[in-house]
Amino acid sequence: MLLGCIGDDFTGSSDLANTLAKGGMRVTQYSGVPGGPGEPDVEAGIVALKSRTIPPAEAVALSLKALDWLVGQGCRQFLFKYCSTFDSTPAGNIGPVIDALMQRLGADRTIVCPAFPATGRSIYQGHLFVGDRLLSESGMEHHPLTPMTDADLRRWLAPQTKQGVGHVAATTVFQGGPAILDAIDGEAKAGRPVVVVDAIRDEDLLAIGHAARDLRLLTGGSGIALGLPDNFRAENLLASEPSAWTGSDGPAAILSGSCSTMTRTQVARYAETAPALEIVPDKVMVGEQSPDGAVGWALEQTDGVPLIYSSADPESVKAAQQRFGRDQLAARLEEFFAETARRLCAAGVTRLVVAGGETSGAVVEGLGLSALSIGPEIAPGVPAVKASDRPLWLTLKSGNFGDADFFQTALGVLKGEHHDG
Ligand SMILES: Nc1ncnc2c1ncn2[C@@H]1O[C@H](COP(=O)(O)OP(=O)(O)O)[C@@H](O)[C@H]1O
Ligand SMILES: O=C(O)[C@@H](O)C(=O)COP(=O)(O)O
Repeated sequence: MLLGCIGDDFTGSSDLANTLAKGGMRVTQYSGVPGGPGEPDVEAGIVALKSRTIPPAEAVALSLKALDWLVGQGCRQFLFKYCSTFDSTPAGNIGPVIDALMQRLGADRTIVCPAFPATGRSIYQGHLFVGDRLLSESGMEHHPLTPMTDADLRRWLAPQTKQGVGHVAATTVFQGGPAILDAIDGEAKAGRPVVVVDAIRDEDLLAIGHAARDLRLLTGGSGIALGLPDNFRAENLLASEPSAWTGSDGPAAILSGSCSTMTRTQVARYAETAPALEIVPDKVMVGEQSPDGAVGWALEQTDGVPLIYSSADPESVKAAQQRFGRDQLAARLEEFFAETARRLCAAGVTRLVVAGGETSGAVVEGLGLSALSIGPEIAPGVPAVKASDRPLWLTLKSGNFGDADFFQTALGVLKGEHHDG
């Protein structure tokens, strides 16, 4: 294993896996820290954690455990993947995990770069944009668990880390690799070793990735991995043939616990023509809606693949959180989807589309899938994946990824249908 990655959620990890696989690396996504060694032909190993919104000390402990495992696999470079919308709170978990990983690796500098231009996330003057809006006006300010109310990454990160936060501006990034490296060096020497690097276009990310060839630790969104396969290829370290992947036709279901703007559009579009069951927090909390009932409903549907969703608008989410408590409600809904997935698979479902990072983590952990192999891209940042140990094809869709028809497209790709971007 050459590149060791730690993802703070499961959709984000598959997003990173997608970038590295497209770059020609043999990638495996592990669910949590594996108990034994990885397969010998894996070039990039991604340990997916559900650590984005757990208490910071737990996120640090889990991330260090993942790091130790990756070090044990012989990785020479490490990447901490978080969301391209920098999902975190003033307490963490991005900053505390960066501090701990740097310390364990003896790294005296790292970069922070959540840019992902293909999905509209760019960084300019230290500020994160989603399309033409500042992050804090993009809808992410309403996120149920990590409301992002400030787009200045330096200001948002500062209370999360014990180290100084630096910045390399776009004007420097445009000058290319040596200028970027010099600027990072200058920031580190000035006591600001955690360096936010601007990136607006894929070519910026490629330049940053190539410049980061000798950085022990990188942190960012999947975009920061764009240039990394080339670095390994230049040293003749990659196998010439990426591993093969095939889809499969079989009973399918869609589960959505994501309340992000794009997921809600996808849910609304899909429900226009296919069977859809809304899961309502009030009913779940009093046991009026159960996984058993939802699966019973799903199995009765003969006119299209069933969608089971709790996706709701920000006002409903807020009201439900006030009634039941944010974390308690999230935990109950995540367990609802995990149990629903277990029952669906037990009933023969072999294709599962899951929307939402936390929701996907709950589902994949609930199903006990230990590793995923990476298939074709369905939408930017969203690959088809396959469970390594059973006949189950999935996709784990990040909240704001995909277009309005994503669910339909995903079902086709999991079946093995060809899809152009
Ligand atoms: N109707 C709802 N009301 C309140 N919380 C919800 C509702 N539906 C889902 N949730 C919770 O909101 C969180 C959504 O996060 P996630 O699955 O990561 O989606 P995204 O990828 O869009 O961020 C989950 O913890 C989920 O259980
Ligand atoms: O970087 C990204 O935007 C995604 O890979 C990601 O992490 C999204 O997380 P969710 O929106 O919570 O699914």
